[in-house]
Amino acid sequence: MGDNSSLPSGSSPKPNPDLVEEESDSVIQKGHNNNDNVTSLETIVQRFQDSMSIDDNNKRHKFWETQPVGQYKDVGDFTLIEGPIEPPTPLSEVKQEPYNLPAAYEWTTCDMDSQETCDEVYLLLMNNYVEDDENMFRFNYSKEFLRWALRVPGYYRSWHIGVRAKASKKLVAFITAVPARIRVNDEVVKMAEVNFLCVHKKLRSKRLAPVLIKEVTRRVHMENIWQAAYTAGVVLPTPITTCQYWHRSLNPKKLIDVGFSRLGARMTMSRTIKLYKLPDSTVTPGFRKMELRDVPAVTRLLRNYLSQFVVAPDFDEHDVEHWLIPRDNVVDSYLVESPENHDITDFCSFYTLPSSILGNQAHSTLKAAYSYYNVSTKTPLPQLMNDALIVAKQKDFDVFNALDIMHNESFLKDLKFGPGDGQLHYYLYNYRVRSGMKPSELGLVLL
Ligand SMILES: CCCCCCCCCCCCCC(=O)SCCNC(=O)CCNC(=O)[C@H](O)C(C)(C)COP(=O)(O)OP(=O)(O)OC[C@H]1O[C@@H](n2cnc3c(N)ncnc32)[C@H](O)[C@@H]1OP(=O)(O)O
Repeated sequence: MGDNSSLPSGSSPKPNPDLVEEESDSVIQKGHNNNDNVTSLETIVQRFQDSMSIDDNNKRHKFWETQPVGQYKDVGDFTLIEGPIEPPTPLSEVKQEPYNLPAAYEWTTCDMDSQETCDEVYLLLMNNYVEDDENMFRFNYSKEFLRWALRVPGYYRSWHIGVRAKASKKLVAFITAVPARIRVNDEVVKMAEVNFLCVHKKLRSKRLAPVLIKEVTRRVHMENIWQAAYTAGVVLPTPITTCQYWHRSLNPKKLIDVGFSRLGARMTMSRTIKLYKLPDSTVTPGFRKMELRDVPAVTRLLRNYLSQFVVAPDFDEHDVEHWLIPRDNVVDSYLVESPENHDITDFCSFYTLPSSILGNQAHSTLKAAYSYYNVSTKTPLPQLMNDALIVAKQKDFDVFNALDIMHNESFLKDLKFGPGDGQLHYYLYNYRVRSGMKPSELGLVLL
């Protein structure tokens, strides 16, 4: 696998959490009333800002500086308390009318039950959503996937927001939120998960994105919810943690042909194909597809596993049924049922997110599987994930992607994943968490 494999997660200069953590520890050890320490604190903040490249090109965040999110100036301030940044406002004071759009555009609520609307959303995203830095690949979420991601238990239709051109009625922008309970340390917080922010390519850089974000915020507030979680490939104030994508080739020839990966030094194509070859069938006794009857056992397994992470979803049986029951071409879930006592001991899952291959004559789609939630109690995690790779290969995926979150680092290298150049920054809106969180302390996967 070449070392430059990329997928459209976007990438930007990365904050260096190790640096912050290391330096901030030394500040704590040195005590409070020493001028040198004040300087060190400034240095930490300065270095953090430098690593965010906000000073390099004098980049300010005109919109994000006005929002209740961790600001760069707060990094290293240990007096700030974990929890909401702003208190909720009384519901009667929440703005009742939508925000103003430029005169030629109007708001629309996208009914994902309607085939026609779902087609419009699909096409907007297919042509305008996230690309990698070299514009070689663009996410191509399927319609079934969009329906799954948006019609979650307790969803609000009003949170699936579009913008249309008044004259042509063409859909030109989109943003969504879905409700979720997310635990941060000991607090379970009602949040909105915000995703699929998209502005048509022809309308970029006109400050439409802040209007979409303010409108989704208003509609979330109307439901008495005051916090949100989201991810982005771009650096904004301020990531709770920054993760890296790793990629495991399943179809190395195609990945090399389309420029996703490169032939390694001193490697031939046939040696590369041999390197990534997998067994034809899974190896763990009792490894099988998850079924509806498994929901209670999987919920117990998952809740217990996720309790160790700083930030993780608070899944109940309804959530597990929605998010993890297998759906063709959307989500796959497998578990290990003990052949002796029929206990469910291990679980793994991945979701299907193809990317369009831009400008390649031979191939139009890259079929990618993304690691989702995995729990091992009896089967070693590398063995479990190797079985996940085997089923992904059987299902004709070209590549299996995973972030370095949860315990994923324990299998990435052994199973021949290579680091990509895509990074994913995780954010919380109106909720402060201590700085310096590591990706391995994160138990949340956003689609
Ligand atoms: C309580 C409830 C709260 C709910 C809300 C929680 C917050 C949710 C936040 C949203 C979570 C979304 C999660 C996802 O879906 S991440 C996926 C984002 N989508 C894409 O990357 C698709 C391709 N790109 C586009 O469609 C456009 O470039 C977008 C729409 C991204 C920006 O459009 P455009 O390029 O035409 O720019 P502008 O002139 O309108 O606006 C410029 C301002 O927008 C800020 N910007 C740029 N990209 C992002 C981004 N990905 N998250 C947040 N902010 C972003 C930017 O820093 C600047 O602000 P500031 O730097 O000056 O301050």
